[in-house]
Amino acid sequence: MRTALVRAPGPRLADGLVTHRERRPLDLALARAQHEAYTGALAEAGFGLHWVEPADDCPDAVFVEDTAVVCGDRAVLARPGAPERAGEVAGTERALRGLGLDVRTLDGECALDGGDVLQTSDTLYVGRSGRTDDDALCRLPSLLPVRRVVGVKVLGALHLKSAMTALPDGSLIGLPDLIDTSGLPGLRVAPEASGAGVVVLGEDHLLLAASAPRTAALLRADGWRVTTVDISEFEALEGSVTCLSILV
Ligand SMILES: NC(=O)NCCC[C@H](N)C(=O)O
Repeated sequence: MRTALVRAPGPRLADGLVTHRERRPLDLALARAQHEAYTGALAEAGFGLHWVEPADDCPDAVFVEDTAVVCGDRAVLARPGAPERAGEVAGTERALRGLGLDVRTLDGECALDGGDVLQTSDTLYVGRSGRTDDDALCRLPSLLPVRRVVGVKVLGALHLKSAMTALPDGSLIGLPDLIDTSGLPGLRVAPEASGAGVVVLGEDHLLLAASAPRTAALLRADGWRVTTVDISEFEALEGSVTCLSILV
C-alpha cells in the first residue's frame, strides 16, 4: 500500500502567504471539510494516510508537499524559500524517519521547496523559482537516485508544480505562459490555471481540483479516470491538489 503524508489545516490558516493573488477572507471550517474530502479521496484510491504532527504556529503547514522531496526510499528535506515556513520541516522529518525513509539534508546556503520538484519515471524537473534556487538544484542529483535533472525557470507562478505536473505516462500538462518550456519534451496546455495541478492516484486515475472542469473533461475524454475535489480555501492561498500531500 502506498502512503500519503498529510497535515491538518492549522488554526492560523487564514494568515498563509499570498504572492501572486489578492488576499481574501478564508472559511476555516470549510477548509477543514475540504481537507477531509481531499484526504478521503486519497484513502479511497488506496493510500494509507500518515498524519504529520501539527505545526500550528505555521499558517501554511497544511501545504506539506513543500517540506520534503521523496524519491523511492530516499527523502531530502526542504530548505523553505520563505523564512516564515522554516518551522514546518521538523515535523515532516520526524514523520519521514518514522516511515523508515533515508532522510538527507541539503548542505550550505540554498533554498528548496518541494512544490518545485516534479518527478516522472526518468526525470526530475526542478523549478527555478522565487522559492528554489540554483544552488539547491545543483545539489539535488547527489542526494536522490535520479537519472536526469532538468531545471525549469518558473516565470509567473509560485512553484513549478503550480504551473506544470505530469500524468502517469510521464507526459506533462500545464501553463506554458508561466514557465520556460524550451528544455521540455512537450507540454499539454491546461485550459484552466488550476488544471496544471494533477495528482496521480493510480495507473489510470488522476485527482484534480473541482475548479478545473474543462481540464477534467479533456483528460476523461483521453481515457483517464478523474476524481475531483473542491479545494477553494487552499487555492485562495495559492495551493493546489499537489501541495496538500507527499506521496511515498
Ligand atoms: N506546492 C505548493 O504550490 N504549495 C503552495 C504553498 C502556498 C503557500 N501559501 C505559500 O505561499 O507558500
